[in-house]
Amino acid sequence: MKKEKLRIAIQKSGRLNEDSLKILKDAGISIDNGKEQLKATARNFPLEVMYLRNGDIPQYLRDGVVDVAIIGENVLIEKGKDIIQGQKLGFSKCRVSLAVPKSVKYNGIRDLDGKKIATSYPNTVNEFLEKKGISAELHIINGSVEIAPNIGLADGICDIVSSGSTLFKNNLKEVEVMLKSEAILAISPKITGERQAILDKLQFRIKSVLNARTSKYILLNSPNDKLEKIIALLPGMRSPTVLPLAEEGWSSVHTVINEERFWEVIDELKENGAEGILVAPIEKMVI
Ligand SMILES: Nc1ncnc2c1ncn2[C@@H]1O[C@H](COP(=O)(O)OP(=O)(O)OP(=O)(O)O)[C@@H](O)[C@H]1O
Ligand SMILES: O=P(O)(O)OC[C@H]1O[C@H](OP(=O)(O)OP(=O)(O)O)[C@H](O)[C@@H]1O
Ligand SMILES: [Mg+2]
Repeated sequence: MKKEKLRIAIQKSGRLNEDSLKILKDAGISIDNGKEQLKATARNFPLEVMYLRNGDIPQYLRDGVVDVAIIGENVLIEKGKDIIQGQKLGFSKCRVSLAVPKSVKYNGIRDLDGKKIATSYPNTVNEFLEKKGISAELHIINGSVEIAPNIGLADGICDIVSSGSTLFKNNLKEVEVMLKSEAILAISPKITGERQAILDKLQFRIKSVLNARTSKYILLNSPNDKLEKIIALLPGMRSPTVLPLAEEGWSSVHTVINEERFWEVIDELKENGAEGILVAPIEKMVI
């Protein structure tokens, strides 16, 4: 009998493409990636990869033509409410916001009542404005949305904002954040049991990759009389490993810590006498 394969869609080209391939690679899946191919097969995992436009993916998932996809959460909110949301993937972080020309005084959402808004995200805007009891006229365009107010097409826009530099270059200011987004695993409501089992394995691998990405392996030397304080600053996966150094009165402390937490406690570690602090990357982390 032919072995089932999980069919995954990733963006053909654009913001999500590279990081999507990277997360699969880090999960130990190697894909023969002829650049012009629209379909590829993994060599060492039951996976078929399809390269598609991000915006088309919700429909493919709905139809069950693909089982799972890596897609921007914002696209699911716009046109994939019926699609199952899986793990968030920690990249392509952005927000979907309303912006108006810098020169316009903005007092609140009421100012947009009856105005023209250019966007590629009509459902998201409508839903947001409806909740606020506001109605606006939408101009739906597919790209270069930020230029609309400058050419007299609209009073404001709704689009993706990340660094804010596109808004800045177009003399616009962000006035309302409608939602926050990042890349996410989106799952077809029609996925079969057999493929779901493969997906479970894939999600397990991805979780290990993501845990490892946000954590660091820390080694440091601590004077024994400060050990208790230092350990309290460094909770480990279970608890830190403490080993005696050859030099009397000192110990070596090993632990795994979230990188953000490490930067928060670094000064306190030093104040408590920690020396020779090493921070090492972790490749996979199974918890
Ligand atoms: N400036 C940005 N910073 C971070 N993430 C972004 C940014 N712009 C877009 N994204 C995220 O990446 C996704 C893909 O954006 P991209 O511009 O590559 O494709 P697209 O033109 O929206 O889609 P398609 O693949 O259909 O052409 C968006 O849906 C959003 O989630
Ligand atoms: O706040 P920033 O960091 O400037 O990012 C926001 C911009 O990035 C995206 O466009 P992209 O560069 O993907 O171009 P596109 O319109 O061709 O998709 C988005 O549509 C914004 O225009
Ligand atoms: Mg874009």
